[in-house]
Amino acid sequence: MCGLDPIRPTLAFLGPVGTYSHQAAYDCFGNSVDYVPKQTIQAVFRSLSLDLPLGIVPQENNTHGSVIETYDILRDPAIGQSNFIRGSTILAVRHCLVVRQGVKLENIDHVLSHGQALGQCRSFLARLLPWASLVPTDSTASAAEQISNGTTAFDPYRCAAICSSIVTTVFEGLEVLLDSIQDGEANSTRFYIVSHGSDSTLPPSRISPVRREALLRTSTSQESHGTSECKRLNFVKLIKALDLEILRVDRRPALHALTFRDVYFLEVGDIGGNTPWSEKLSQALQRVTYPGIEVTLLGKW
Ligand SMILES: O=C(O)C(=O)C[C@]1(C(=O)O)C=C[C@@H](O)C=C1
Repeated sequence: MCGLDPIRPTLAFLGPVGTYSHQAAYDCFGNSVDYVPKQTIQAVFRSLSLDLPLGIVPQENNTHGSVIETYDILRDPAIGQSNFIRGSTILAVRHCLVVRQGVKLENIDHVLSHGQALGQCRSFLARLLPWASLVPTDSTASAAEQISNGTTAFDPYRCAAICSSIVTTVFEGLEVLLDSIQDGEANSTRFYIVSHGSDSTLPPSRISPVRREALLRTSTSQESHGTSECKRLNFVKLIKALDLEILRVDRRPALHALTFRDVYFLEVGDIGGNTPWSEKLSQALQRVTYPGIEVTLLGKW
């Protein structure tokens, strides 16, 4: 891609410039990577390759919960085969109501933003803009960009975006009408750092891992569908056999046709000792090789 340094690794993020994903990545890697914006979270994952080895995706917000789009993509078999989770980082998220210069609160009848940001400002919107229609966009900064360049389907002088104040330095003609509009005092979003390949060296980062962690995906295997091996996941047995600290569990519908057979994501942590983390994880995975059940390591850090 033109303008990119051939030596510095590239990192894909949910664009355009000025999203929280961009800020979270910059806080970690600063100028040690080149940043490549992508239109969706799915495009971030899909673009990972030898030429674009790194990415960042939002995973969870402390007030609005899991980022469903990310978890739905983590069901894809490519994750854990060619693309892996390599770390996590947390960003304090302070939302602003951004408008075209001169627009007042009473002029606004459409509020544009990413679904997560709209959800994180639900009480604010109900209190101050109860008449406004909420319009989901691909990202917070893309909402601001559309208002700035007039590409929204609505009159840009009757719109507001929920996004970071940084966008007013990126897109023309915008100003912050109200600052710190998120419902939760300590609104924070956690992101996963993702990479192409499981062992590629990551650039130096300003984040240091708090403990050794990993992400596992487990479900009834698709191949066992219709056979005597087709088991329902015995979750308690699996967790006991793993013998690792369970830090969080997320559940999404399986991609295959078995009704109400879900995919579980387990974030696990080390419970101590001197055994190398990779070894400990492969021993844990060997203990959970049950017929008809798939357990895949999606990444470790
Ligand atoms: O739209 C952005 O700015 C993003 O980086 C995405 C995202 C998310 O999906 O959670 C990231 C942080 C905030 O929670 C709101 C939106």
